[in-house]
Amino acid sequence: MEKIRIKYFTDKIEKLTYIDGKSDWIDLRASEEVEMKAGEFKLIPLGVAMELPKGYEAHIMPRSSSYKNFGIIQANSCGIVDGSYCGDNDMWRLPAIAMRDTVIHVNDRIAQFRIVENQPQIHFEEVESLGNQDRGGFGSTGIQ
Ligand SMILES: O=c1ccn([C@H]2C[C@H](O)[C@@H](COP(=O)(O)OP(=O)(O)OP(=O)(O)O)O2)c(=O)[nH]1
Repeated sequence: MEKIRIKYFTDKIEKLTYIDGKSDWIDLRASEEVEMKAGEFKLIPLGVAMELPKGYEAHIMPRSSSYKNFGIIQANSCGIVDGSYCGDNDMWRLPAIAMRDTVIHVNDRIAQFRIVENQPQIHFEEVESLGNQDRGGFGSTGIQ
């Protein structure tokens, strides 16, 4: 079990909960009402700041129902919250593009996150040739 220290910027959203069994991703809620016109971009406040366990980052992804329910797509596809994003004003936000006119209400569950261990430190060793066989990519194995 890991601990996340969490600060709420409002009491208008339900507290975050880890639900065992169904999906261990944790839902994130809009902390303000946000009205968006089709094609508009906004950073939707999620009303929380957190201190993640040492050595972890968080990944924010859409819920599978986010587009159907709210007509928004996540502009960065996957949000990455660094462990160092842990100050009192480091509120999590969702960069969103509206595909239709929409209103996000306070407490709507618009995204989800999980924590992920940081990758190991990496040193790049430059070489002239990698000495391996080419795999081929971008559809090289065909369609069917
Ligand atoms: O969907 C997201 C993505 C990021 N963040 C916060 C946490 C993260 O630690 C910080 C910076 O994110 P990132 O490093 O991905 O953004 P950047 O565009 O490279 O900005 P910066 O210059 O602040 O690093 O913004 C969010 O609240 N939501």
